[in-house]
Amino acid sequence: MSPFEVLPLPYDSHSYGPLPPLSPEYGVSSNGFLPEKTPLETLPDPYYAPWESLVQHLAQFLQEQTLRERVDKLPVLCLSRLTTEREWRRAYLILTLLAHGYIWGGDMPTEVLPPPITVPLLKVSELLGLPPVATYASLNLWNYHSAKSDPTDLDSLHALHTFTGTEDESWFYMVSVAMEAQGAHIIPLMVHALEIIQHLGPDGTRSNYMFVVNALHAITRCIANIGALLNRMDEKCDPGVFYHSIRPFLAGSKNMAAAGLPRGVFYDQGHGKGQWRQLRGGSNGQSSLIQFLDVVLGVEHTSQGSSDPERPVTVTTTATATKHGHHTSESTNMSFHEEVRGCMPRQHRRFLEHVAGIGGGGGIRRAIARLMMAACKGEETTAEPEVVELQTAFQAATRALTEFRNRHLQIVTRYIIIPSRLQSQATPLKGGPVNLATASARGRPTEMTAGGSDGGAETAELTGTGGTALLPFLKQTRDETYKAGIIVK
Ligand code: HEM
Repeated sequence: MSPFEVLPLPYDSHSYGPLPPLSPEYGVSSNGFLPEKTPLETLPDPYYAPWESLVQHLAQFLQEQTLRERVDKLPVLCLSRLTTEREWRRAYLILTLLAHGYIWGGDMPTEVLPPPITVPLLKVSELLGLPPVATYASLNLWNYHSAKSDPTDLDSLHALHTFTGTEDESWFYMVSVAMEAQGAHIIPLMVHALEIIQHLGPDGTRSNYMFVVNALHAITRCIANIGALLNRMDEKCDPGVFYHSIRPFLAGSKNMAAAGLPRGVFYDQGHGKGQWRQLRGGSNGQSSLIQFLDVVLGVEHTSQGSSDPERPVTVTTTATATKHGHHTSESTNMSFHEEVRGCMPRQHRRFLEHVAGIGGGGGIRRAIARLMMAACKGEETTAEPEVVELQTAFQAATRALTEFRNRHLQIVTRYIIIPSRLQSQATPLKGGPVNLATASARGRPTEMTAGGSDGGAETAELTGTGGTALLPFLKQTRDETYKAGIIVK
């Protein structure tokens, strides 16, 4: 795929007629997982001016290293003057950005978040069903301006807020926004195709079979279009700027001991109340669109995203009353993909659960396997050519998604692995600032190397902003996608 190839529209909507609408309870708009209306650019009530004035100058205050003292002087504002969900989203965007700026905006991270952030952040996160940390929802879905009111047009998009004030950072977020918008039309089509295939059997009409085959062709082209957008990442986002300046701010508090947060972050709510928390940071891995593609096709992922399969995943720390008290933690065997659903807006999470349950689960893959089995037993000889067409179209879709993940792996190598190696060669092991970039370059050697079979050299274990051991995890995810395309009778 050439980097700037313009691909035809994924499908001709006129040839399908109107599709059944999705229930509004799932919050899927005509822009997919992006909101129907572009995100609010300021909170209308002047009561929230203290927040607005900080977030509008976030990059400047971070550069001057004055953000922490400014946040410490903020009043603890309440949420009662926010009247719509759109306003809650803006509040969540502001508070999560201020939280990450506060934690990572110095030579050393700070492990205590103060009440002016934690008190309203915990409340608004609960209202939206999101964790109190920067997520794909705050950084991407609710953080864009579209000059042409068309979020598929990457060149006309701009991030409302960034940590660095760079074009690189805005572009990094906007590539995902354009991808989400590009995927929007495939969502109702594929849900309908998944419903139709459940009822296909010997009596299935050719038109129903062809509906599903054509939907699979459409999702294949849609994935190619999304891949073409991913290919544009390095047009305006420089790998060095990403690695050294942007990525450190996206880090969460989970698996961040080496980056200076051995206990995670204490959310100080004042009056002796508070809690240590270890939460995944903002990551494109939290995209509901990419999970939708997996779920509807029936691609399953099992990796916990940890280099050590024996090590349980820490979801979040549970109650502790003081800043210095020990924390307890909950463990779970959830996969990375299951776990990050907790970082998606509640409605989108429910939507994915709904799609995953259609026909008893297993997506289009399981339905095709059932049809193939029946055809094999001679029960559905008349439908056999259609089943072969289905299988071929399905394989093309999983191959496109595998190709997308291959391309993503190359990007991760360029934007994280290579800069990390360069930094570890160039900088002394001690001294200097402590953050995700410096910690990644100073990590401990492991046989699950970040260089692995790609680079050959033993390097440090590298951790994603979401807290994953990168390459083994991403390779497993890609391989699971490829294997899903192979359905054996
Ligand atoms: C400079 C560009 C990018 C970098 C450096 C990057 C890095 C990473 C990293 C480190 C992970 C591991 C999980 C984690 O630690 O959170 C990851 C996972 C993931 N990323 Fe990216 N990413 C980039 C762009 C994108 C874009 C634009 C998308 C599209 C939404 C995307 C989608 C995903 C997905 C879906 C996963 C989960 C694994 C999977 O399902 O394949 N990434 N990425």
